[in-house]
Amino acid sequence: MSANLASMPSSPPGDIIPLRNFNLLYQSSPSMSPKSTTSPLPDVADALVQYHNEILGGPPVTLTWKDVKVLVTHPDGSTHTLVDNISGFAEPFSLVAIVGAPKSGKTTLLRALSGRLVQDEILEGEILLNGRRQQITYGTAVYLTCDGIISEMLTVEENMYIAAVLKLPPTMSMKQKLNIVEQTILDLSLKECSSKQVGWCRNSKSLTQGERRRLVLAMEIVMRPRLLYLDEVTDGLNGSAALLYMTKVKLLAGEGRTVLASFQELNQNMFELFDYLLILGSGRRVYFGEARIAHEHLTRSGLHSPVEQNLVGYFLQTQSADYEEIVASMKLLQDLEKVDGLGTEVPKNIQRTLEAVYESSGICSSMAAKITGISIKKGAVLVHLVSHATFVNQIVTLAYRSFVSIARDLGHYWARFMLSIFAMLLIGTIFVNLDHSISSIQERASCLFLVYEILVYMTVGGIPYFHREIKVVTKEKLNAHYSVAAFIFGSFLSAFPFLFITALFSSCFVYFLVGLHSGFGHFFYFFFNLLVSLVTSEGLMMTISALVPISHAGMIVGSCIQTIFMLVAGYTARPIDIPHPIWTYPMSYLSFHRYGIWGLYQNEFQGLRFQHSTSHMSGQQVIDSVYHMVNPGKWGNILVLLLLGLFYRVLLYVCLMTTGTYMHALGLGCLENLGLQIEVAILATNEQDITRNAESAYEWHVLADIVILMQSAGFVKAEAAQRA
Ligand SMILES: Nc1ncnc2c1ncn2[C@@H]1O[C@H](COP(=O)(O)OP(=O)(O)OP(=O)(O)O)[C@@H](O)[C@H]1O
Repeated sequence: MSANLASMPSSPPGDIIPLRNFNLLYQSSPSMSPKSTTSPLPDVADALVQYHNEILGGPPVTLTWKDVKVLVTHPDGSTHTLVDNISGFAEPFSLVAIVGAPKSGKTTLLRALSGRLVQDEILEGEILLNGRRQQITYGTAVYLTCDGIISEMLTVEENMYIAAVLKLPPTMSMKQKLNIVEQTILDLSLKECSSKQVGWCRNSKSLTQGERRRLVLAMEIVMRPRLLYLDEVTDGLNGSAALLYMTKVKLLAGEGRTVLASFQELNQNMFELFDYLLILGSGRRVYFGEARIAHEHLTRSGLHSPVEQNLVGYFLQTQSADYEEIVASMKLLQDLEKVDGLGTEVPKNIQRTLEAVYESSGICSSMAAKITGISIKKGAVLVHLVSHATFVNQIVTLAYRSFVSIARDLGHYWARFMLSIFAMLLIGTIFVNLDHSISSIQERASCLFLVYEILVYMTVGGIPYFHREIKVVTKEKLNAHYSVAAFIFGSFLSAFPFLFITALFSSCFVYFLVGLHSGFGHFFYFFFNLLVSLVTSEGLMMTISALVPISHAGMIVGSCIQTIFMLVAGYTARPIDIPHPIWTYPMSYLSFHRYGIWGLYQNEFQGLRFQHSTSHMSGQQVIDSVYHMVNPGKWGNILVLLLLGLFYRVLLYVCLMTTGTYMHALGLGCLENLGLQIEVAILATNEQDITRNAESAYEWHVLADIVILMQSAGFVKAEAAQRA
């Protein structure tokens, strides 16, 4: 074994080799520098393979792109160029920054390089991974945006463990997974806040924006990707939080990862971290080369800033849509108060000049030679090194995550539980101790109707929670970390205990206070009917949450559906009096309230006798003649309720697999910048497989239609619709 390897502290099996050990391998031999092209010695090569597999999850990835052009086709057949003839490369151990003013094509280029273009976008040019045309496999790359969608009720540690269980292969031991989690938490400086809840309530104990973004990054890093696409991930962070984030990214790159990160404004300190810089202007390349010589190159190209600053930053300012206004205002201020600053207008064609100077420069030709040199070198073929957790493991993990979230969210199930008890006490004391007179028939029926409707109606209150869950799930589904079916099973399991106690306590309070049909069998049916109805209603509300983009709109739709279902259930109007087209067929039959209420009535009235003077009326007569509720019998009604519950969940599955994706996207944030939010949501997708473009394309088309519709209704800014 070489001296280098001997100096490596031996790691116990299953432990991660700390980063420092790897650096030792490279430090003492110049030929072994990370960027060296010479083959390592055999024993060192073994250690490298072990390092790559344990730290990076596989061999490093070199990305080259030559003359990449992205065109978009309009419905009239015309095309528009979004990104024009861009070439470059990104190597392991390096951080390539793509900078440009808003709408300069940064995101489009990153999407092109990560295989996320949509159907109407045409890609020209050559993109190679390790010198080969190949697909990005699951676990190789991550694509992050600034959305920061994450389970709010969980702590940093919990989110990390769940990410590790879901994203790391089942063959890996728990010890190895925990080691990776702990190391990642340390690497991203999340130790201090590891026991903090992510947020939502935004109390003093929740995470800062910087911590939240680092956690999102950490949750992806546990999968040990080798290629990072970071799309404006520091947007909205303050200077120091952004700098800390980027220093962590730089350290991750230092472990052998290849990083491409886009920015629309520059922090000078951050600039120091970049190895290579690609400056974009209106989709065209203004500069690609080493970051440290960019300022010098721009000076030589004739760009001069009126104030002392890095010329890259100055160039970005000059390209912003507000620049002319800034110059005009600064001129006014200079006239009035002699303020120094950006009062000088840049020549209109400065970008074209810079492009031309770059094209004829030595930097351009040396970069072109380097791109060619790298792209002809055939590196490792990307294989599926990472597999998912098993289906059962996914269900258990997701059920646990959802259960913890529910248990900590006082505004959701707990609030509903307390309100249910309160409402049942209210009903119980109003209808207290009913006798068996004829007049009690109406009171019993009203009492049962009220109990049922109040409990079922309260599930509408769960829609904001379901929206949050669906946002997270939609993002994670696109990351392909687990199956949607596992989420549906998991959410059912996690909610079940809460629905169980709600149904049980409500039943206990109301049943005995009112004096409903005595006997354990009748009480059990009453409780079971309420439980199954709550499960069914939850399924319906989750489906509505997946279909209706905005939480409040979802609650309105949910309330409307519950009201219609209530009206056609057979209490407010007798089943025989409900008009036939639409209200009876199909509405009344689709209404799960009908089966729940009918079951409760059958359970209550069958077997009772009601006295009236000298005569009496049997419970069966009440069912048949007063309420006309016949088939399918009380247990038959339960069966139908169960089938409807299943049907709503199948519907939810279909929604999440298809429409759920873009509907979720619509739900991100306020309506005002809806179009932009949609874009963020789409780009937040971390599909690892280029072949999934067709699905993205479909989503994009539907989104575009929705945004245009909403703009015509005055809901979104014209800009968003124009983009769509
Ligand atoms: N599929 C598309 N169809 C039509 N136009 C598109 C499409 N994708 C992007 N664009 C347009 O291309 C231009 C560049 O967009 P892109 O998002 O790549 O820029 P950006 O530099 O990332 O901007 P920002 O910093 O604002 O995110 C924008 O004007 C955008 O509206």
